[in-house]
Amino acid sequence: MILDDIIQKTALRSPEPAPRGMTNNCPLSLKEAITSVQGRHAVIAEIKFSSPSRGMIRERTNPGKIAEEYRKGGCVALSVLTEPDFFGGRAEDIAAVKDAVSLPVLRKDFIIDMCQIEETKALGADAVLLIAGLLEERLCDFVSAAYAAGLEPLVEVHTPDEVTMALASGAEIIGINNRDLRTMQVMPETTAALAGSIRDAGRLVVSMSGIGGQEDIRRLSSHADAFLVGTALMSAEDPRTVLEEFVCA
Ligand SMILES: O=P(O)(O)OC[C@@H](O)[C@@H](O)c1c[nH]c2ccccc12
Repeated sequence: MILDDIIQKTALRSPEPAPRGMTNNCPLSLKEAITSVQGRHAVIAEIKFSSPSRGMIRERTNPGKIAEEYRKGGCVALSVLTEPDFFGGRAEDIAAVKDAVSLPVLRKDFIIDMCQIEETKALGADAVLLIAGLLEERLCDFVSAAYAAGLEPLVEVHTPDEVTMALASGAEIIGINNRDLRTMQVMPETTAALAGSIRDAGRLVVSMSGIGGQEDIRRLSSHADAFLVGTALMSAEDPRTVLEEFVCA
């Protein structure tokens, strides 16, 4: 199974050294960036050059340049894949993006070891993805460690049990992954099915994966506070224009 391969490779990787002289230029937290949006949709735009389900999505270019296009397209934050083997990412892409724009940056990777929390902070990210289905009973400790390190955790869920774990962890932002990471199958109805209990608990819902067009945003907008979009933007000839369409859907 591909997820097992990813985890195995991740476990073997040594921690990335922090780039020198990082300063955090971001005035808003991820939570503030999502909640302060008015009259448009909050979109977290993702930089991802390839994926296990799609293969190569876009030829590698300067992530800072893409970030700048995304900012002009009106996203509230960026998500940066740093996993190298399956998603074509690099740890230093975070610094390149932070240098280019003053928006919150989420590090998207497979966090399975506590040392990756400090590493994420040192790389300059503002927020970190924690996947409930991977961390299971360790999720609470990772959420606490992220907050203690000055990072906002975005906890990814795909099932009702994972929602229960995410709520118990105290995470304020919960991402509903429409894609089952074990089968790679996308089911957009996952967001509608899981969002209610998360919102009832006063947490923010981010709908992620498989969002391909304005219709998806409109259909899910009553269930989600924000949308995380990768492939539809990275595969577009002009990512900024497509992002503008999503933001204004
Ligand atoms: O490219 P998409 O279908 O718009 O999906 C983006 C994002 O949700 C996806 O990249 C993702 C969601 N959870 C992850 C965990 C690890 C790596 C990647 C992901």
